[in-house]
Amino acid sequence: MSYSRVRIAARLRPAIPGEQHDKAIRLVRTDAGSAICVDNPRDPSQTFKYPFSSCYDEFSTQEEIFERDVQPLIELAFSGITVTVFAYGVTSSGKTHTMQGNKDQPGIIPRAVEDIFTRTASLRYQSSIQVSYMEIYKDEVYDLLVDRDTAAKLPVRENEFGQVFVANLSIVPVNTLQDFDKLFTSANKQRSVSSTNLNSVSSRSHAILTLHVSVVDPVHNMTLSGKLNLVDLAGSENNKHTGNDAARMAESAAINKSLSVLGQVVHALNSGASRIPYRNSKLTRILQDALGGSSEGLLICNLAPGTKFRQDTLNTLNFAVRSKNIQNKPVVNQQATIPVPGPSRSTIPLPAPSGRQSLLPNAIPGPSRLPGPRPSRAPRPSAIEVVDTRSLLPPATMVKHQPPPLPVHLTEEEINMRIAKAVELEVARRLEEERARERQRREEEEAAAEASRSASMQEESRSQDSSLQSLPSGLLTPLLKSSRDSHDDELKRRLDELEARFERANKTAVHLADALSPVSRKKTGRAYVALARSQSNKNNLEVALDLYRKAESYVPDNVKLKDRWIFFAPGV
Ligand SMILES: Nc1ncnc2c1ncn2[C@@H]1O[C@H](COP(=O)(O)OP(=O)(O)OP(=O)(O)O)[C@@H](O)[C@H]1O
Repeated sequence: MSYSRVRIAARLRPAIPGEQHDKAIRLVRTDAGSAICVDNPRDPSQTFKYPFSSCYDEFSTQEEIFERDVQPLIELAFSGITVTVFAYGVTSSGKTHTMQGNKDQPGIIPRAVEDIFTRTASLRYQSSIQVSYMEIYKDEVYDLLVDRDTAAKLPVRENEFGQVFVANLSIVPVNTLQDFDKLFTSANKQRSVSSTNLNSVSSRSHAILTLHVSVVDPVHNMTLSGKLNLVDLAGSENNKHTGNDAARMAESAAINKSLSVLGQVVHALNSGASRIPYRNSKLTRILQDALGGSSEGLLICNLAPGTKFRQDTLNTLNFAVRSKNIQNKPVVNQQATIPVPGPSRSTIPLPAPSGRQSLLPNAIPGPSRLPGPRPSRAPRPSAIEVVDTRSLLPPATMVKHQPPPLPVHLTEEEINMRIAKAVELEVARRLEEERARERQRREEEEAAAEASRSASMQEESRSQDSSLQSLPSGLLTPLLKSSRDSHDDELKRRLDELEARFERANKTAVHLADALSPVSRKKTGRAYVALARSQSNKNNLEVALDLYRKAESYVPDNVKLKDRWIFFAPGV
């Protein structure tokens, strides 16, 4: 299975009426690629440069962004992969404009839905499209497809396979673009928005629209279930600028807290932390799958222009740079299309065969096309599963809550065999995960033991060094004090022993003279001089010369000594 990093796109919006227009934040294109450049607020002579593979300036169109960065991901959703597109940025930076747009400039959401319908129309397999739409407002989840007056706070749960889902969230089938438009327009009226100094229709919640795409392959008796999560995050807020009242401040605190947890999750993933704080906010819990999980990700960083937004822009870009390192392991959500009654059976996820192709005629292969290095932790399977169905739509339009009837007929025995196989594979997968965790634990223990061994070896070596360095002053000084003929032998033995011990301890090409302190060097040099002198007095000139040479290696700057051994040297 291949790994994939979260891809980043940056989009700078144009200045809106009343805003100062300056070039503190700008897009620069070079042959090497494009980058967002921001002047350093502390030193205007410096510019921070953020290169991304996709950078859009104020003149970019909705169409460009969709075609370049989003459309290729829709193809993956048809291959049974969960795809998540986030719009991230400070309040009023253009997230909602990018995701939803307006009638004249439709954003990613309407374009994606249209694209999905176009694809399904040309598909030779049976397919279905379903929609769910939720908002996270002050860390509570609400269904945007039910009447807000009666909408309950929805719990976030985890099933036995570790998949996170929002319980009781509606999932509504849509058969035409018009169906979707009606549903989406009505749902957006329920979204929490307010006016702030920075945005007259500021989103006060994170909105997650999920398009579920199911394609039935009758030949292989398989259903590929892909998902496209389109996430319009609430904007981080600098309350110096927003002019928020008490109610807005409370919303702002919740928004900033959940975005800060998002930052912590990204940081933990990138630093290889053993615990990722997904549970610290509903936002990260629900998007767990898109952050270091089994989803493909695109983060669009929306940027507002001008000096006023410079610090916010730097924060957004720094977050984007950190997010670039997140690795996901996209997984094909593929199920045997068997008419098994009961939800627990129908949700058993089957591992994907490698190289599984999309069911679209011209689709690129699924996960095998998503290369990348291995992540530091095992990813989890799909998230944001949806159970129970309720809707704003009249009951007549809600007939297709479950995947469409299947054109495949299986015997009871075949069904049981398939279930057994699915369970077997799931158990094998879990065992393998367990083994991988165990391997990692052992490797960590070994690394820790190795580190402690090497620390104690270093400590030992340090103490040997210090004992060697202190040796001359402890052992040689008394000998030097009375170093005359009677002690020659002992002094020589001590010096030889000292050098031999040093050589034994240091197999590298380090000389004792280099390892000693200046004082110890001088003393050792003096000891050799004393010996040399005594040998010279005995007329053992060869030996004296050798000892003077040795002495010189300890005190190379001693001119007198140099003169002396030159005097002894042959041919002088
Ligand atoms: N690319 C763009 N072209 C033209 N107008 C834009 C663009 N991006 C944003 N705008 C305008 O800027 C204003 C703020 O945009 P938007 O509401 O999308 O910001 P936001 O990031 O969603 O803000 P919040 O977090 O407060 O909800 C809107 O009036 C929007 O129409």
